[in-house]
Amino acid sequence: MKETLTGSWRVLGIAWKVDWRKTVTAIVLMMAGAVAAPLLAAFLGLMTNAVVDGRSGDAAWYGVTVAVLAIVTLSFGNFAHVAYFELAELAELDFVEDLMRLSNGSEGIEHHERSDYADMLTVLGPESRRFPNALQALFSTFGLILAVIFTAVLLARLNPLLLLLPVAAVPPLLAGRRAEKINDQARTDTAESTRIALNLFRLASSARYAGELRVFQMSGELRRRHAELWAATSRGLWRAGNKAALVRAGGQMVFGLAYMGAMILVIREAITGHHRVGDVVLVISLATQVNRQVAAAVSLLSDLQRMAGTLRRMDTVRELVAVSAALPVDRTPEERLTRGIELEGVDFSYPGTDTQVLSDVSLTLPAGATVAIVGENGAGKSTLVKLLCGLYRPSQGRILVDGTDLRRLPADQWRQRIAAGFQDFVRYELTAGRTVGLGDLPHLDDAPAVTAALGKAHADDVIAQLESGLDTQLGTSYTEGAELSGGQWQKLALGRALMRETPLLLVLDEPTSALDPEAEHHLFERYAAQARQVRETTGAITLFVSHRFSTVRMADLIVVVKDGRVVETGDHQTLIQGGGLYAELFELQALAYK
Ligand SMILES: Nc1ncnc2c1ncn2[C@@H]1O[C@H](COP(=O)(O)OP(=O)(O)OP(=O)(O)O)[C@@H](O)[C@H]1O
Repeated sequence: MKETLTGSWRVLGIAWKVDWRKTVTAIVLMMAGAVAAPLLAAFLGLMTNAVVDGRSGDAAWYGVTVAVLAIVTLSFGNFAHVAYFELAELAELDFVEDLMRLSNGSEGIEHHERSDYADMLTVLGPESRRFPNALQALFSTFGLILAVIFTAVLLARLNPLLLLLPVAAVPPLLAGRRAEKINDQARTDTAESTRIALNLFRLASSARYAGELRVFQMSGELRRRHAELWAATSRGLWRAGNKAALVRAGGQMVFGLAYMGAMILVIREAITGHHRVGDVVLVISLATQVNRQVAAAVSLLSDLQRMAGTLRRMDTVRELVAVSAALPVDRTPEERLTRGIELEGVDFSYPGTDTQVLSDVSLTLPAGATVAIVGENGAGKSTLVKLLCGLYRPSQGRILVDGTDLRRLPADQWRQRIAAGFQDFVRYELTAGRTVGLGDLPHLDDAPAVTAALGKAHADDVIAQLESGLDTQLGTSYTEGAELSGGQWQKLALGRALMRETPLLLVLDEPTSALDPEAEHHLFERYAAQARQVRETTGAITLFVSHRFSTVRMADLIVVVKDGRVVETGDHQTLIQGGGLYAELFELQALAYK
C-alpha cells in the first residue's frame, strides 16, 4: 500500500511539474462530477417523496435539480478527460526522455551488459504509455473519496447498519491489490522471453540482415523460436491473468452479499413503515453507486499500483545506471598532453562475468605518439580502447592522463577531448553532411569543417557520388534516402571521427576494416603524417587497432596483446628483431600476400 501511495504522490508531482493549471482543472472537474452522483440519488429520493405527497411544486424543483446533476455527472468527466489526456501525453514524454537520459546519457555503459537492466527496459517501454490510465485513476480517486463520504453520510442517516455497505467494499479492494501484484510479478517473470522474442522479431524484419537470413534459410527457425518464446510469455501472463481474475471475483462476491443484505434491510423497513418510498429509491440508487464506486476503486487502485510499479522499476534503472564515484571528480583535462596516458596494473572483467578480459596491463602511451594495438581476435584490444574512452572503469589498477587518474576527470569533459571511430559504428540516417558533422556537434552544419574532415578521411569520393552532395538524405527509412555500401558508410564514420580538431586522444578501432588494404595504408600514412604535425600543439595520442601490418608498422609504438595481457611493446623494427609474437604474425601475413 505504501508503494501505491508514494507512487500516486509521485504521479501527482509529475502532473504538477508538467502543467499545474491543467492538473488543478482536471481534479476540480473530476471531483465535481463524482460528488454530483450521490447528490443526484438524494434529490431523486426527495423528488419521489414530494410526488407521493402530492407536492407538485417541490417535485418539479427537485426534478430540475436531478436533471442538472445528471448533466454534471455525465459531462464533467469528459471535460476532465481532455485536460488529463494532454497532461498524460506530456508526462509520458517526460518519462521517456528520462529513460533515454538514463540509458544513454550516463557516465559509463556497464549497465548495457546486464540482463536485469535489459528486462527492466522491456517492461518500462510499454508501461510508459499507461500515463493516461494512471492520471485518470489518480484524479478519479480524489472524486471517489468525496463521493464515498457523501454516500456514507446519506446511508448512515437512514440506518447506521447500512454503513456496512461501504465497509464491504474493502475486501474487493484488497483482492484487487493482490490481483495486480500477481499480474506485476508475471510481467517481471516474462520480461526475458518477451525481450528475446522482440529481438528475434527485429532480426527477422530488418532489411540489414535479410540477405544473410535468406542464405542460411533461417527464417523458419527464427519464426519457430519467436513463436515458442511468445507462447511462453502469453502462457505466463494468461495463467497470472486467470489467477488474478479469480482473486478479484472472490472480493466482489463479499460485496455482492453485503449489497443483497442492504436491499433486504431497507425494503423490510419500508414495508413496516419505518421508511418512506423515497428512501427506498435513495438506497437503491446509492447502493448501485457504491457498487460502481467499488468496481471503479478496484480498477483505479490497480492502475495506480501498476504505475507505482513502473516508477519503482525506473528507480532500479537509476540505481543500476549510477556509477559510484570511487574518487572525487575534481579535475579537468589539460589543454595539451605533455606526459601522455599511463595504465598501471589494469585488470578488467565485463560486468556480470567472472572472466578477466584484461590482466595486469601496464603501459605508457607517450604524448604525441601514434600507437597501434595488435593481437588476435578476442585478445582484448577493443576492451582496452573502451577503458581509455572511460566507457568502463578498470576492475583493478588505474589509468592516468598526464598523471591525473581518469576517474577524477568529469566523463563528459574527457569525452569532449576524444575523437573516435569504432568498429561497430552507427549508420545515422541523416543528411550526408550531418552524418559526418555529428562528430563535433557545434559544427553539425558547418560545411567547410565537414568537407575538411571528409578530406582527412579520404571520403570526398563518397560525397561526390551522391546526387545532392552533403545535403543528400541517407538511409532506407526515407523514401528518397540514398543507401550506401558498407565501405561508404565506414568512410563517413571515419570522417565523423576526424571532425574534432583538438582531441587529446584519437581512437580508431578498426574503422577501416571495410576498406581495401591499400586504401587503409594510404589513409593511415596521411593520417600519421598529420598527427606528427599537430602533436606539437596538443600532444594528442593517436591510437589505432588494426589487423593489417602494413598499417601497423607505421606506428611509433606497437602494443601486442595476447589473452588480455600486453606481451610486447616497441616499434616495428625492434619487434621484428625481437622475433616474438609480433614478428611471427607479421611473417604470416607477409606470406599470405606473397
Ligand atoms: N560486452 C561484453 N561482455 C562480455 N564479454 C565481452 C564483451 N565484449 C567483449 N567481451 C569479451 O572480451 C574479450 C575481448 O574482447 P575484445 O572485443 O576486446 O577483443 P578484440 O581483441 O578487440 O577482438 P577483435 O579483434 O575480434 O575485435 C573477448 O573474449 C570477448 O568475448
